[in-house]
Amino acid sequence: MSSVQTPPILSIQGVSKTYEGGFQALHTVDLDIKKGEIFALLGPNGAGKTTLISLICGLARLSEGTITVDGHDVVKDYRAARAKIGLVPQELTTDAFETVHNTVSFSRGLFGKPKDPAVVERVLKSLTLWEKRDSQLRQLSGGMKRRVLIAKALAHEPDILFLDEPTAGVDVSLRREMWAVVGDLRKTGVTVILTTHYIEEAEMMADRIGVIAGGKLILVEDKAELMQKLGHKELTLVLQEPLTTIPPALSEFDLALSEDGQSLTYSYDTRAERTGIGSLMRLLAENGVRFKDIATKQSTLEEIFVGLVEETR
Ligand SMILES: Nc1ncnc2c1ncn2[C@@H]1O[C@H](COP(=O)(O)OP(=O)(O)OP(=O)(O)O)[C@@H](O)[C@H]1O
Repeated sequence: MSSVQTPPILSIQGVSKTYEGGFQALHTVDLDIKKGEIFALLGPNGAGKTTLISLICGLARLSEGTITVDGHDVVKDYRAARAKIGLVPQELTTDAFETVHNTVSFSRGLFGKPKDPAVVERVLKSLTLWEKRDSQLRQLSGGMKRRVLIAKALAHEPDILFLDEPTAGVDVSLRREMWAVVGDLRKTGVTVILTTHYIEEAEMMADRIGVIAGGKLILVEDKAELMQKLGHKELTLVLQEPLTTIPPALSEFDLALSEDGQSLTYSYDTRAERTGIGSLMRLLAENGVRFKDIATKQSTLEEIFVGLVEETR
């Protein structure tokens, strides 16, 4: 079978970064990003996320390796590469008295793009800012200000949008609003790369997740596969009668009895061909262990992530 491979929209090959003074913030990072995907770069403080984005956007100098954006080298062909990128910072630094519409139009001009009211209108509408186009930035709510940041970054029609910690310092409802905004961006076909400390955020938004720690990209995986591959599942049985010990006949199973003896938890691997659930049920019945309720739980990315970061220490 042959499959047609579309070239990656972003290609990072053997990239290292050593800051002046000798600190190595990135160690030989390789990563290809497909057009249209939403990729989360997940890592703790100081992992190297901002450094990597700065290199891609040409804001810091590469020590080693190459980066291309839609085939344009970010060093040799900086302007063409940069024009393909929209960067969403965390804070709005524009004039608070400027209107939404002018702010977004002006951003388009910064990239040498001709005025195009239709594009500005489309961007503002896609972010539900059209009604607010004549409002001054200072009159907007926090959520709207964040959406203006995204609109500014989209004004020159980039192929890739970088969101640097899109929900840093915002409350829960605003965080959910941002997740929805990114979900809508997916429909426009723009490739989104976001950085986050929050596993929940990566889990909610991304198609693929890269885990970065200590300047190394330690894992890149489809979200679903990551959950599947590394995820353990737990089956909890709430017993009709409490047990004092686990019956010896069940010793071959990875079982844990709760302190009060009221529930049994069985941990199993979702990848295994046989999970053992069938024989566990049979043996429970044979040994007179009856239960009144049953629940299963998959490890969250949080648990997976903590495990991974600890492994690299
Ligand atoms: N200009 C610089 N000179 C020297 N070291 C730097 C410089 N900028 C960043 N670093 C160091 O490089 C490492 C990675 O920093 P970076 O900002 O890329 O991490 P991060 O993953 O974005 O963290 P955070 O989530 O806290 O923003 C840190 O140890 C940081 O102190």
